[in-house]
Amino acid sequence: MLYLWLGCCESELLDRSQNSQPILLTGWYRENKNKTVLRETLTAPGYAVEGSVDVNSQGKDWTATRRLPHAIIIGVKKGGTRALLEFLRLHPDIRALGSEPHFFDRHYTRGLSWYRSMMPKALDGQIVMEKTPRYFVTPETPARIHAMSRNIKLIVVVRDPITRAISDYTQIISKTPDIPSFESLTFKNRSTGQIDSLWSPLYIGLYAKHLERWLAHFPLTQIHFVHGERLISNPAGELGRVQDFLGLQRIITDKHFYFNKTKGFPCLKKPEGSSKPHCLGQTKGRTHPKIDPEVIRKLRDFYQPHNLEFYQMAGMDFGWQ
Ligand SMILES: Nc1ncnc2c1ncn2[C@@H]1O[C@H](COP(=O)(O)OS(=O)(=O)O)[C@@H](OP(=O)(O)O)[C@H]1O
Repeated sequence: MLYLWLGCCESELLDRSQNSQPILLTGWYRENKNKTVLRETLTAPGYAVEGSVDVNSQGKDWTATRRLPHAIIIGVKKGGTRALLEFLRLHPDIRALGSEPHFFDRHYTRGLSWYRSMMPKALDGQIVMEKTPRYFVTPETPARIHAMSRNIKLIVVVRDPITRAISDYTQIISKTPDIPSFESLTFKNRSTGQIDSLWSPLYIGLYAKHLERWLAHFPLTQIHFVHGERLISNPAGELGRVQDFLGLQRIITDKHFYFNKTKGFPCLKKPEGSSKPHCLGQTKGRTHPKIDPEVIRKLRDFYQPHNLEFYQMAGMDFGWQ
């Protein structure tokens, strides 16, 4: 195996958002009779640097520029969007922004040049990506993204809306411990059993309602759904489908993952050159509070028609009903 560290690019560690050991991924190289192309990826959650050099033409290929994204993970909050993004960054043809730019929902008035300036530098042929899960539920976002690029590829990680809601609530109480219980916030009026569908943790799970807005601007072929539960049980399988959707070679495979029993989630294996394997941080995979089974049953009834509508629209049965 041939290793080459291209020191010129360390200054490109721009989108650092978490402090983790960089991982030098090896093996991204091609060889043929006339030419040797070497590719190295230095990556870790929150940042990445990569580049390629054509050895026989004295490194002419260093033309990384900032470009608007070709693909966006638009949702859903607590679906597994961070795991997906971090796993995708293993691919040498993907450059992803580590933080969430919230351009189309919060910072739109800053303009596309601001948005472009947020993106990591990418070489020709590399796919630039970002993730902002709130886009999926923000009404203005589909039209704004379409105005930027009608060909953009959109990815949505969806998860059983009930587990998603509990995950969302778990995040909320971790910041504001004094809020009422999940059970009481679920109902407008507990005695009548009327569900408060506008309570944000429940509202986000009305996937069909949100998807409808996206389908007014984009064909279904431009939207890829990642099965949130399978992203945990079979990350390589889900990543395989995402790589296909993005038109990339399937480079991220089983060999990149192991199941960490303590964390209870798949993590990245110890790559060569790195001192330890990598799992997502403590805010991912929190312990959920135990919810009254009767409330869960009411939520199942509530979501069932919405889920069925979503399966029809997405052309895929996620098996949550
Ligand atoms: N590999 C791996 N490691 C850790 N966590 C994983 C992984 N794959 C999916 N998940 C699930 O991701 C959930 C968090 O989703 P998001 O990253 O989309 O959250 S956020 O919207 O960005 O806050 C998170 O939700 P909680 O379990 O409620 O914390 C996880 O269930």
